[in-house]
Amino acid sequence: MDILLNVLADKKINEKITISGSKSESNRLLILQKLFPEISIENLSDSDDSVHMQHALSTKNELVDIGHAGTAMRFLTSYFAVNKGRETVLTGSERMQNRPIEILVNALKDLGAEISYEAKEGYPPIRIKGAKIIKDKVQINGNVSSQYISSLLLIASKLENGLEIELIGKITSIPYINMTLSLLTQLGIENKFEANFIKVYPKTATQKQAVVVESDWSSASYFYSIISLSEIGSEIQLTAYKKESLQGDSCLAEIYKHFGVLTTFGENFITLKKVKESNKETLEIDLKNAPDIAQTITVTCFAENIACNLTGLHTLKIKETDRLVALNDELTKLGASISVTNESLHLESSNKINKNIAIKTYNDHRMAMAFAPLALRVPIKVLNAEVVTKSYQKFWDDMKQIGINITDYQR
Ligand SMILES: O=C(O)C1=C[C@@H](OP(=O)(O)O)[C@@H](O)[C@H](O)C1
Ligand SMILES: C=C(OP(=O)(O)O)C(=O)O
Repeated sequence: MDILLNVLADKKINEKITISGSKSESNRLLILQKLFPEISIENLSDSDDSVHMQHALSTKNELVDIGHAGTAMRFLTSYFAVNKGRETVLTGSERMQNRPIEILVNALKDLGAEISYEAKEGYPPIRIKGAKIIKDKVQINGNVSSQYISSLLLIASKLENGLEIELIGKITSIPYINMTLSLLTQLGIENKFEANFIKVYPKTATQKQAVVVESDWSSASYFYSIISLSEIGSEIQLTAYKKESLQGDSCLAEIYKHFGVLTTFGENFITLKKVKESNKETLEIDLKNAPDIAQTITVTCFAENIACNLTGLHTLKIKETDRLVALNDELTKLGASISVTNESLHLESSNKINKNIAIKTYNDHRMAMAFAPLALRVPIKVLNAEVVTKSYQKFWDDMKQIGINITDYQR
């Protein structure tokens, strides 16, 4: 599905949108629910990634295909590794077969797991023979993906003696590790994270309880971008959010002050309001703690004619696509002066945006969603717009509600 987006008449936005549960919290809780059936989950994400996770956890088939879902791939690797007596071949989309898994597989093998590669060494598909793990100490590299660490933490309390993890090197995406630990704490699973050591204590059962998933902050980022590009006085209410979030992407509230967006926290919702013009100074941010909002912020800067220097982007190369290259290529088509390295992005300010450019999305939901707000400036085409369902089922309906006109486009 290719689409053309434009805005027919500028008007002040004043809308209320409900966003589905965080896919990160949901995919952790789905694994935890399998290990602790006493818990129930509310406001579960309806994302494709969470649907993949649910299917994977309920099927009895040997072959389990999780599509593009990084968290499902990584979290299920540990889950199946300790599922004694079960043999599983875990695979995913073509892109997933090029997203590295070796660091996690090596850590699990060090603990005694039986895992082998079905095709390319270091990448899915992997064959996992579920085994009983008795070791309780492991080292793992922390600078490639925090998902490997969360994966071990999720199963840790079910190991006989719990698990102590020593993180080697710089640690990336730390809020996601803290999210995992906070959810464990919520379930009564004791843990501590000190310096580069994490310890999770064993737990056989927890109390019957409902865990409520906060809505997805990465999904909220697109509304921050839209409000930034809107008339002063425009506002959007998003449900269901809270001030004390487990999601690192809630740093959006602070970052988007640069674009004149004020966030107010209500009872279970946030309101984003454009209160003043954007600050035209260069935006300098290290995003190692919030990599998923890099695309949104870059496009907001481009649309607002603001230069930016984004650093801490070393994980972007191994996400749904190489997001640094994708941003570079698509923004260049729109007329931007942009340069990227393997871990950073520099965008010059420029006051020209080319019209009617067809944005390629590279099977990456965030490419489609990050570029959509540009429609508030110029007509823009988005190719393979259906990719958004990886994390956000009703994204295009919500864009229509905001006032973006969407029509089919024939290539
Ligand atoms: O644990 C998680 O839920 C996630 C961790 C991050 O990945 P990395 O740790 O690989 O950066 C993030 O980009 C991803 O969307 C979700
Ligand atoms: C990187 C992402 O997801 P995953 O790694 O779980 O595929 C994302 O949603 O931006």
